[in-house]
Amino acid sequence: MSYLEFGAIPLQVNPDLQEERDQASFHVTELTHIIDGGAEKTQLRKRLEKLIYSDPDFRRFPDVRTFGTKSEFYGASVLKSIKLFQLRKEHQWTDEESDIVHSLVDHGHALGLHHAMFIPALERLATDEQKAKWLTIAKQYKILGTYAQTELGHGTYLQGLETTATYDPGTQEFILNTPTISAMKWWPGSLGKSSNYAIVLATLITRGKRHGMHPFVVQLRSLEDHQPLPGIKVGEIGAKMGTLSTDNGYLILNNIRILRENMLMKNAQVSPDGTFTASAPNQANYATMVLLRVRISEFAYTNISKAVTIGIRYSAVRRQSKLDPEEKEAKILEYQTQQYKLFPGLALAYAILFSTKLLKKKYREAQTEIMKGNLQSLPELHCETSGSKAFCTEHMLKEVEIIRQSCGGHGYLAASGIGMMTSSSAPLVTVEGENTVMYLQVARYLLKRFSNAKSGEQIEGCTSYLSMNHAPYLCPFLSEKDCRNLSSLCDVYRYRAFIVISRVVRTVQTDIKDGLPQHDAFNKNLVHLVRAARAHCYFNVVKDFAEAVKELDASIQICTVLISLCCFFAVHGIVENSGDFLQTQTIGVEQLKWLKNLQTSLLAEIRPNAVALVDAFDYHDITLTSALGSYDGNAYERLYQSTEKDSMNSQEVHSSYHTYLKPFIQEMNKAKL
Ligand SMILES: CCCCCCCC/C=C\CCCCCCCCCC(=O)SCCNC(=O)CCNC(=O)[C@H](O)C(C)(C)COP(=O)(O)OP(=O)(O)OC[C@H]1O[C@@H](n2cnc3c(N)ncnc32)[C@H](O)[C@@H]1OP(=O)(O)O
Ligand SMILES: Cc1cc2nc3c(=O)[nH]c(=O)nc-3n(C[C@H](O)[C@H](O)[C@H](O)COP(=O)(O)OP(=O)(O)OC[C@H]3O[C@@H](n4cnc5c(N)ncnc54)[C@H](O)[C@@H]3O)c2cc1C
Repeated sequence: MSYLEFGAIPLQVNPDLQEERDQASFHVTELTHIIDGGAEKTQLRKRLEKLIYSDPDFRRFPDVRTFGTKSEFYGASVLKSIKLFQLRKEHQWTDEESDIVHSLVDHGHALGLHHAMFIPALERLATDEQKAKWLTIAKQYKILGTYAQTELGHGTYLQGLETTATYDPGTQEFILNTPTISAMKWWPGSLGKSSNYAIVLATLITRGKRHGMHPFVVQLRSLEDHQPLPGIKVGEIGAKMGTLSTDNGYLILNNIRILRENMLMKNAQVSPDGTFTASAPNQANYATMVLLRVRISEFAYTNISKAVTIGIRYSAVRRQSKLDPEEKEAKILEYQTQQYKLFPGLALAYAILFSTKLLKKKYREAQTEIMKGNLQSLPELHCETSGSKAFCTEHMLKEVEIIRQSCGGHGYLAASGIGMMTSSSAPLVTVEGENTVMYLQVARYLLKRFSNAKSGEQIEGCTSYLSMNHAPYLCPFLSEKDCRNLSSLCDVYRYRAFIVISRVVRTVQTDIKDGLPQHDAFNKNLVHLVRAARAHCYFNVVKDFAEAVKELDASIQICTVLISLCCFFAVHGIVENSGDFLQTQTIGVEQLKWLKNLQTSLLAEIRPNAVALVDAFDYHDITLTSALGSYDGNAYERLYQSTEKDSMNSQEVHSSYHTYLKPFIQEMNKAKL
């Protein structure tokens, strides 16, 4: 074959990958059904996949992302939004169907915030009357909106927001203003160029008194020509590390008058004469963020499962160096160190999958009560969603980067798909509550629950272990074999969390007793508080994974492989954080030795099913958009083929040659003569 023909992609699956599939101990489809939530859900996903990918534009979007300019990509991203909205309307998709489609076609699209936050905010923060007005037209796409909360000066500290909404009883209007440079809205997605409406979060002032952050519906752009309305300055904030599909924007409001009815009044009301009444605590206005924290946890699953699919498939077809000098070069997946790079990400994907399935169920139940006005479950929900968002995104980002490195040089190419995943995953640790801040919210709840438990209250929910009557702790691992027991592993995590939490509580209390003001005592211990929150979250994820596996209604083969994976997830977490486990004496040095041995034995145990475990995620090649991780494993042909799509290769000689290089070469050659 001449080198010019190398680009042709073989019709058959790479034999190295086929070999992996042939040795799987379980039926991949059975596991795919479990992941999707049942065979009928898999069928639904496949049906939607077929519909979406029958459209040439949806097949083309990934290439524009990889090879286009920022402006081309934004244009394609607007088209993607429009197509998704049209399809949603035409097929009357439910939220579930729409979520499936989003997970297929790469989350980013120009108007993503319309369904991600604008509509959820209306659903959660508007009165029934307001919903009849705003939600109806938002769902019909007559208005296209976003969620404008963060300002240049404040993202985390919502009480510090400076945008004002001052009530004028004379006209029964609110006047919205951006009083300082730090008050300008900065970051909201879909704000720069796409949306014509926004829910603007502003400090409410009525009768000369400030009442904290409240939501207001504000029209930003004309529905006729999309020009910003008078008094509104809006634009794109500039180039970012990734997430190029979204036009993150800035917004300056100059004496913008809106009707009194444009304040979303489910949780607090301003009457025509300017009287303020609150029917719920101010934090009820944070409801949209709580939802997004659940969705971002799910998105962490999407990212890590895609990344590890690429990493493991590629490692099964890439051969480098010899293990046995007498044999041919080994698949890089054979190297124990490569497994050590990939399998933590694989186990994490399944851990997040099962844990977020449970979180979503709890969220739905709590949200139903909250919508009825029963806010009892809100603090627990806030703790669980904040903790999940922080844990899932922190670990996902770490593992995605390790997996990228596991792909060697080719992992750095855009066509690998994985480099982009690192940059698009990066903001998830910051958005919707920066992770440290989220862990500190968890810690705050743990401290409260700990003192409730101390005063004899029976604690329910995710912190129920704080009120356990703790008998003297005995490490359940008496031999290496014991370290495989999922209940024992959960016990070790539970005690670690309990001890770390009780120690930090004691330290904070002692510091306060010694005369430090509470805020100083807190700040002196913030690092330990985050550590306590992390220990709590780790325990919960391990427990969720172990319980899901225990309750699985599946074949023995699937149960066996998932038990190994869950065991690996838990053991790996102990080894990685062994300092903490040793210091809390939840394990001893001998146990750590066993756990380290078990960790490497489990690598070998998981190895034969590694490809099948990622095949079960069942990503369509277009969804994956990776030359390295496609289903057929023909990585080199796909990489070479991808060079054709690069505009640099559209001409043999680039125009810069004529402008710069040619005169330089001529000059240099003249000088030589
Ligand atoms: C591109 C489009 C893609 C769309 C695709 C479809 C969807 C796919 C899904 C995911 C894809 C992801 C793609 C990326 C999308 C990016 C979107 C990003 C959007 C944003 O970032 S919006 C802005 C988010 N901003 C924040 O999260 C701000 C963080 N800050 C806070 O939440 C709070 O200020 C705080 C929690 C830090 C502090 O609260 P505060 O009231 O000020 O002060 P405290 O004294 O700490 O708390 C008082 C009291 O309230 C309790 N509490 C706090 N928060 C809550 C809550 N949310 N619910 C209930 N209770 C709460 C707190 O615990 C205290 O209680 P206590 O007094 O102790 O009893
Ligand atoms: C890609 C992207 C999309 C976004 N989309 C939107 C959107 O659609 N709408 C919107 O309103 N916003 C959006 N945001 C903004 C986002 O919500 C904020 O950036 C985020 O909430 C973090 O706030 P911050 O930027 O003010 O960080 P900061 O709070 O300034 O954080 C900086 C550092 O300070 C630390 N810190 C801050 N406060 C504390 C504390 N109390 N205790 C201890 N440490 C602290 C943090 O841990 C962090 O290390 C987006 C941001 C990005 C990057």
